[in-house]
Amino acid sequence: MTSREQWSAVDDYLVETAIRPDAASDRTRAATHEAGLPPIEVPAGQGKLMGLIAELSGARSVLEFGTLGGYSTQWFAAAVGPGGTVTTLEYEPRHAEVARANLDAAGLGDRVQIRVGAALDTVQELIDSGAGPFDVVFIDADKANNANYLDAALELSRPGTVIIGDNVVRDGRVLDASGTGADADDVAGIRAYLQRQGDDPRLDGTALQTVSGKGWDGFALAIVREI
Ligand SMILES: C[S@@+](CC[C@H](N)C(=O)[O-])C[C@H]1O[C@@H](n2cnc3c(N)ncnc32)[C@H](O)[C@@H]1O
Repeated sequence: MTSREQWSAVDDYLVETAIRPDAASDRTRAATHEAGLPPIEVPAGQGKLMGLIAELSGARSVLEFGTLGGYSTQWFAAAVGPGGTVTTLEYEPRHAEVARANLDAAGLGDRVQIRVGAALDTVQELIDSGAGPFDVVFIDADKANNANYLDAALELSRPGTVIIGDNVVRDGRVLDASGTGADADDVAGIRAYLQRQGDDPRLDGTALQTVSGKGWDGFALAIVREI
């Protein structure tokens, strides 16, 4: 078996034994694929982990950049509980439509606000309207803008806010500072994000490599220490 096949098989085993995603989140993943959206949602283990992080931190409000079909959104919506809220930012109207249907079908739609448009604009609208502070922020949209999204997230944070950034390893391409690869803008955005997380004294975080059926990747996680 190649590494990716092994990672995928181990992922399946972990899902069946220890992770046990609820049937509603499996339905959302399947419905997202059936609707023809790209299969780029977080793996089940990471979705569950982020839900647990939200629950452990007592989160009642989550801000998400990048909705797709609402798979990660749904983990957060379940974690914040009744009365909690998830605000999720999505550029593609079709993705927002699929996510809305999935979240409504899961019985969680009333907790979720989907704001359609370029996230740089919609997050600025949130800032201007005095929204926040959010308890958890998940950054998973266009990676080229990741450092800008981190800046915006900080404007919508309080001490104790948890900020998670996805896809920070990209099969190791995060090491490529040349700016010449096929996804050079995304890699540059990720590198700027990681540098900002490490440099900003308001943030205290980590970054972890992961393997899964989706390959070799990773995520960054930070807590806001001060604002
Ligand atoms: C990796 S997917 C999100 C996956 C989702 N968080 C999950 O795990 O289920 C990235 C999403 O960001 C959206 N996106 C891309 N550029 C964007 C932008 N400038 N503003 C808002 N959303 C954007 C894409 O349309 C896509 O739906």
